[in-house]
Amino acid sequence: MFSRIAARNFSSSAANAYKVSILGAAGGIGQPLSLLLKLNGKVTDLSLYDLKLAKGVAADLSHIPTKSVVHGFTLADDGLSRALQNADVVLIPAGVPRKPGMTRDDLFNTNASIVKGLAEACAENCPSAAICVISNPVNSTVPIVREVLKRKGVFNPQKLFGVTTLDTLRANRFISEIVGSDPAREDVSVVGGHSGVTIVPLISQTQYSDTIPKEKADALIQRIQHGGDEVVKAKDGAGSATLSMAQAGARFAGSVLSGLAGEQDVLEATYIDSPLFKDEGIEFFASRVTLGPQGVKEIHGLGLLSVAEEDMIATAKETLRKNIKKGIDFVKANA
Ligand SMILES: NC(=O)C1=CN([C@@H]2O[C@H](COP(=O)(O)OP(=O)(O)OC[C@H]3O[C@@H](n4cnc5c(N)ncnc54)[C@H](O)[C@@H]3O)[C@@H](O)[C@H]2O)C=CC1
Ligand SMILES: O=C([O-])CC(=O)C(=O)O
Repeated sequence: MFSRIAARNFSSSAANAYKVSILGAAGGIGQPLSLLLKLNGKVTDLSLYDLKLAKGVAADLSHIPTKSVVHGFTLADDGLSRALQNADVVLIPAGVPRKPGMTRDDLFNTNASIVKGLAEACAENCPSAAICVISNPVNSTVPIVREVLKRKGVFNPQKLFGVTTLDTLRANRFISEIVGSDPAREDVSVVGGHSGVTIVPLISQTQYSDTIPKEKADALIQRIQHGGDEVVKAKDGAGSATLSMAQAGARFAGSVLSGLAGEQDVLEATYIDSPLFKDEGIEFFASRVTLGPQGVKEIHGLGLLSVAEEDMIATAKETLRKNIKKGIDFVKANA
């Protein structure tokens, strides 16, 4: 009884009282992500939206005795608008996942219009929310969201994020397997984007740069870049990473909420509208940022790179340039 009354009395955006909306909440990522956010003590309103099953997922999670109230919405009764109104943070894992043999870019044709439609709804219903895009291809879907928000006059570069946290988690796990460390204590910086060669782990900046032999370091980089393929292959046609992605998304959303709540030194790598390579025409880039009450507080540079890493960044930029243009062109063509 106490917790229900207390939860009702929280007003959104007061410290540790936030509304989080998940679009695509009944999917492979959406369900465990919703569970993990139900366990986050900063969330007081958890709104779940999907074309199907969102009400069932919400009913299920609503029995967990944490302070958030959970609501489920589908298309009926203006569900998308209601799911988004007054949201502080929106997570978007809506869209189709890969099957073996596909690249993330192969998802563009289906997911671009899904993400565009959801971005329009965000612009209309929660223009100040932090929007965290999980749907692939992230390198292109984040530019799509930016273009939609710009056209609606509500784009805030501090509050649009491509979620690349799974690359960081993989890097931390995989490096720990080589050096025999506690993976929870590793903190590899992974920059660039979220697909193949655009994923650039900066191994030279770890304490192991001199101890991991070159052959092993090369294999480690390859494994981080293609971690998603490992899961797609193992799931054999039934989808891509969902559980590790849910953990990654919950960690990222948790960090965004910590920033909003004014906690200090909240650092995450994320794919954002970034000044780092804008003069070369690369408008989005993933790097570490400090998160704060307004979203992105500080964008950190890449730091000292090895010659091999400089080359990897150059390669990543060429692919990113095309991926970003594809997203922007899609919105222009479908305005
Ligand atoms: N950023 C990252 O690191 C990662 C991204 N992904 C991407 O996340 C996306 C989702 O993956 P899964 O959850 O495995 O797929 P899934 O197919 O299991 O779930 C997707 C959900 O989105 C819903 N959906 C589709 N269109 C929608 C719309 N217009 N509005 C609301 N909901 C809608 C579906 O009903 C379904 O429940 C894929 O694009 C996948 O590639 C996956 C893993 C990692
Ligand atoms: O590989 C995929 O298609 C899903 C994804 O983005 C990942 O697991 O990193």
